[in-house]
Amino acid sequence: MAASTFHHALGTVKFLGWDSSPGSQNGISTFSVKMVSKDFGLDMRLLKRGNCSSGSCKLRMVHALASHSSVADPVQAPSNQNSSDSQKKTNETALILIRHGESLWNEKNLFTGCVDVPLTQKGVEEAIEAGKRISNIPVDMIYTSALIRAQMTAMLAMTQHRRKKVPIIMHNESQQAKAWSQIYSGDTLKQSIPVITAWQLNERMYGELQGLNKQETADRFGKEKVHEWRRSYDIPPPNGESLEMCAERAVAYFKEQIQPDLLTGKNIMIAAHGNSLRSIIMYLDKLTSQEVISLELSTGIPMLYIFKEGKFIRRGSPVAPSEAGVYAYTRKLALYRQKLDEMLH
Ligand SMILES: O=C(O)[C@H](O)COP(=O)(O)O
Repeated sequence: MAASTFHHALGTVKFLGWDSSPGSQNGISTFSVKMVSKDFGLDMRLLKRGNCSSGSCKLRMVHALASHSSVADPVQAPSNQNSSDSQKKTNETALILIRHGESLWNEKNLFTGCVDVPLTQKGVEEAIEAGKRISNIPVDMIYTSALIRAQMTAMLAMTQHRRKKVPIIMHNESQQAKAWSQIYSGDTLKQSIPVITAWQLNERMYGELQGLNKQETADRFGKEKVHEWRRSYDIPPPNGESLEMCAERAVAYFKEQIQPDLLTGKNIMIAAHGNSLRSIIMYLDKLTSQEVISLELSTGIPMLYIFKEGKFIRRGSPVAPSEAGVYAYTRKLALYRQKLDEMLH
């Protein structure tokens, strides 16, 4: 069959030829096609039933392999709408923010900042519970800080996700690290979620308070002074970062690296810290430097935003995996959940 172009709900696809080993499962023949769509830009493998004649093929996507950095999720693929609908859908994505679970220094009530401390058992459980709450929400990319407590939280949360993709930390710190961590199977790649670690998402650097007990510091310097160091917008703790300084790197990173991914239709989870997330939420919710003072984030509680038409719509925290209201937030989330249900039952 010569190369030809079909119009499908997913966009225009170009037939490239039969798969090198055409299979037949229950009367379904497989062949490879190249997706030609500015919206998707993906190499795709499609299934077709029966004979194909150009223009009348009924195609069902079974999986897709992105030709760029990420992987499109087949359960997100819209199945029965026209291409303008599918473009609208691409413009609506989920953004999940999670503060890490309790760390060993949270437990001891010590200022932690950029000290790299792991989770407690309770923190591990909080991360698992957070994962249950977001287990039906699509995740295409994960961003974490460079600190182990945020990375543990992201990984533990993903053990609960119903889609069962494998989160894989990207090692782009050197050409060799990048080359040595390549994946050579398209099938394996499409069952993976890239995890990007970035120091810019680290907790604020707490300066000379790092390692000090919070209660003892309040007793020594006064409750008001310590509250000012911990919650004011522009007053830094001794030799540390103010929230404003933390925002300069965390919000800049969000705008430069994460927001473009949301714009290209990726659903994103960020696992980070009390203050790096407070600064990002200040940006998302357009809080003033006065309003951010009273913003407190608990450990291990995921927060969901919908990014639509350039705006961030705060949807709160999914209460439980069975919380029906969460999936009624948008038609796209409801469809995603329905497709997971179909796939897993
Ligand atoms: O770095 C820390 O000590 C905490 O994780 C955040 O502390 P805070 O609530 O004092 O800002």
